[in-house]
Amino acid sequence: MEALARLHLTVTRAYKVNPDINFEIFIHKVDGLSDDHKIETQRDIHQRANDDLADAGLEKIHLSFYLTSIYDHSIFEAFSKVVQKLIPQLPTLENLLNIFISNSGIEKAFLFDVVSKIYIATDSTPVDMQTYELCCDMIDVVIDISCIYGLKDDGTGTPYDKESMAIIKLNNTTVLYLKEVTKFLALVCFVREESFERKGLIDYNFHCFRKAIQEVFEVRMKVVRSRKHQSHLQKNKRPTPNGTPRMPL
Ligand SMILES: Nc1nc2c(ncn2[C@@H]2O[C@H](COP(=O)(O)OP(=O)(O)OP(=O)(O)O)[C@@H](O)[C@H]2O)c(=O)[nH]1
Repeated sequence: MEALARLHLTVTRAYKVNPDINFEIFIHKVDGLSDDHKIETQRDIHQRANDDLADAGLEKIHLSFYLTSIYDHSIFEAFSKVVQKLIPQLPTLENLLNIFISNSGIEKAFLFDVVSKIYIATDSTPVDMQTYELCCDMIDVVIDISCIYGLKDDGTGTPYDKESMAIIKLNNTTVLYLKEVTKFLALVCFVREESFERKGLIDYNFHCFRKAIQEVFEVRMKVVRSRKHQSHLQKNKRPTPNGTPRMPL
């Protein structure tokens, strides 16, 4: 009850400051609850929080809820979904992943931020927690092995670079395939063993996919740079407090 009251206070105050704000609410430490109980709890909290907002005449505020715990990967998954809402290029990334997997015979693919293990995009097939956890474990294994055996004797070098890739064959005829996409991103795919026999095709399609992803982010960087340049010019055009121009006009 106290938590709900605090939530209401936080939401209403934040909304007053910025009506465009997104509210993402984590119902944390749910590991102690059974699966049925988790859903029931979420529904109950959602209902009460919405009722409180409706009573205050703020029914237009949308609250998103996530069930999280530090004892599994739910917290990472929840953060992934939140971060994805902040990525304007998400539909493009999803589209590229859909094209890539359907042309390569891949079951599922995730685009991961390697350091945080947040996935910034995946194809449109449903995500199941176990698949996501396996991908996180694979990234951990690759980075750990690389840190132990991949750095130079004097400790220089990076554990994740252009050459980073890994193949792990599971005992259920599935292959996990990890490849570097950019300095920060990795693609992790689930492939059936028989589809992995056409690795050449997968690699060629991956090459095209990586190029497309890099182009997407290059466009973004160009926009950011030109905005910065413009605001810099405008700032310099503004006169100083004593009225003299900052730059020769
Ligand atoms: N069962 C469970 N315990 C958790 C979880 N996350 C944190 N804890 C435990 O909760 C305790 C408090 O964690 P803190 O990191 O101090 O969090 P806090 O916000 O300062 O404290 P709280 O208000 O109690 O959450 C620690 O003993 C954590 O191990 C979780 O997902 N499940």
